[in-house]
Order: sequence, then structure tokens, then C-alpha cells
Amino acid sequence: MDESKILGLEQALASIQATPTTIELLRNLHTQALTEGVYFSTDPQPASTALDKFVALEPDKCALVYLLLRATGARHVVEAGTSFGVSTIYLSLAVKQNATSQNGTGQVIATENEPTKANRARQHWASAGDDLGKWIDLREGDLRETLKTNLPEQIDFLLLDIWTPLALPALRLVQPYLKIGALIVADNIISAIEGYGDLNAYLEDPKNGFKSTVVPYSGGLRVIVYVGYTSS
Ligand SMILES: C[S@@+](CC[C@H](N)C(=O)[O-])C[C@H]1O[C@@H](n2cnc3c(N)ncnc32)[C@H](O)[C@@H]1O
Repeated sequence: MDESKILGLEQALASIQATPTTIELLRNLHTQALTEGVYFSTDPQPASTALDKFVALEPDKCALVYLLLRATGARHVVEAGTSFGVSTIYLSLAVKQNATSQNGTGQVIATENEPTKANRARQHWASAGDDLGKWIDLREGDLRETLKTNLPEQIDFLLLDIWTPLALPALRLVQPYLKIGALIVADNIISAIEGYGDLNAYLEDPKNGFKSTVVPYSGGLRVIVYVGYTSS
């Protein structure tokens, strides 16, 4: 791994509050993820080629997501696309810390279609040092089914880090529960733009109630706020 990636990883790890065990786990997982071959869901190669790949959110994006959650006090979070559970560690750390400081409850609803990936994710969370598993409800199976029921009354944050055809269906399922001011982060919005036509059109239609900007992280990261339905 080159120097700039090592530096970026260390900067990301320095921006979160976690036990040394969790930090070391994240360092290892990100290092494996950053050195694997690239996979994009818009590639012609079959999705099965991604079975043994992390396809994890990069460290700087994970740090941003963690800090957004901490800044907004988010406690009810949905993650579309969990894979080996790297980004989920950041989400669950923030939810645990927010819930503890607010004396409230909280949960990350994680989603993964592939049983082998779900198992690896669970192993990673069990080996983290922050007792993270109890903050995560991992729903195995196609998220178009698993997100149909049992969502919290109010959702504060949605991470869209999923194959592009699943992004809009995930958003549509979660939208009825989004609080006004909820944040949504969608990864690779520029590098996978051809796969995101339906999502972008939906977000840009004013009647759907979203405002957003694209921040210049690798591949483009769309940061979206749910402002609610408007008549204009
Ligand atoms: C980009 S990866 C997620 C990476 C993860 N957020 C991280 O940072 O570690 C997307 C994941 O979505 C999963 N996936 C694809 N289609 C799905 C579906 N219909 N329902 C649930 N998960 C799905 C894939 O198996 C893959 O592991």
C-alpha cells in the first residue's frame, strides 16, 4: 500500500473514538480492502466475483460518515450494503456513543444478501473491542424484502453503499421513516453515474423532498438531506 493511503488511513482512524482493539481491527480490515482488486457493480463482470471482496467504503468516507452521525446525534441508522461489515463498525460506534450520551436507545439496521459475507461481518464485529454486535441488527437476504418491515418510527441516517440498481429501492423503502433533516450518503455517485440514473432523477425531482451536494471524495460522494415534501 502506498504512503498516501497509509497516511489517509491513519488520519481516518484518528478521527474516531474507539478502543485500541477496534482501531487495530479497522486498520487490518481497511488494509486488506485497500489492497484488493477493484470491483464496481456497474462492471460487466458477474456479482459473484465480488463474493470474496470487501468493496468497503474507503477510510476517509467512513470517517466522514462517523463524524456526521456524531454531529447530528443519529441513533437510528440503516445501511444498504454491509459486505464484511467495515462501514458498519463506524456506524455502530457512532450510534452506541450517541445513544449512551443521550441516555437513549439506538440501532444500525445492516443488510447483506450473501450469507458468507454476513458471517464474516458478524465475526469482525465480535472481534471488535466496543461490544458493537448488540447495536447492529443484521438483516440477511435481499434488502427489497428485509427492509419492508420492522423499521424504526424515525430514521436519522441512511448509507447507500450498494449495487446501483438497489439504491433507489432501498431509499424508497426507508423514505417513509426518514425524519426531516435526515442525512443520506450515497457512494460513487460520479464513478458509477450510469447506474445511478434513477436515483439521481428521484433526488433531483423537487416533489420528493431531497436537497443534496456532491463532495469530491474518490468516485464522488453524494450527501443528501431529507427536507420533506414540498408543493413547489
Ligand atoms: C459495496 S458493498 C458494501 C460495503 C460495506 N458498506 C463496507 O463499507 O464494508 C455492497 C454489498 O451489498 C450486497 N448486496 C448486493 N445486492 C444486495 C441486495 N439485494 N440486498 C442486500 N445486500 C445486497 C453485496 O453482496 C455487497 O456485499
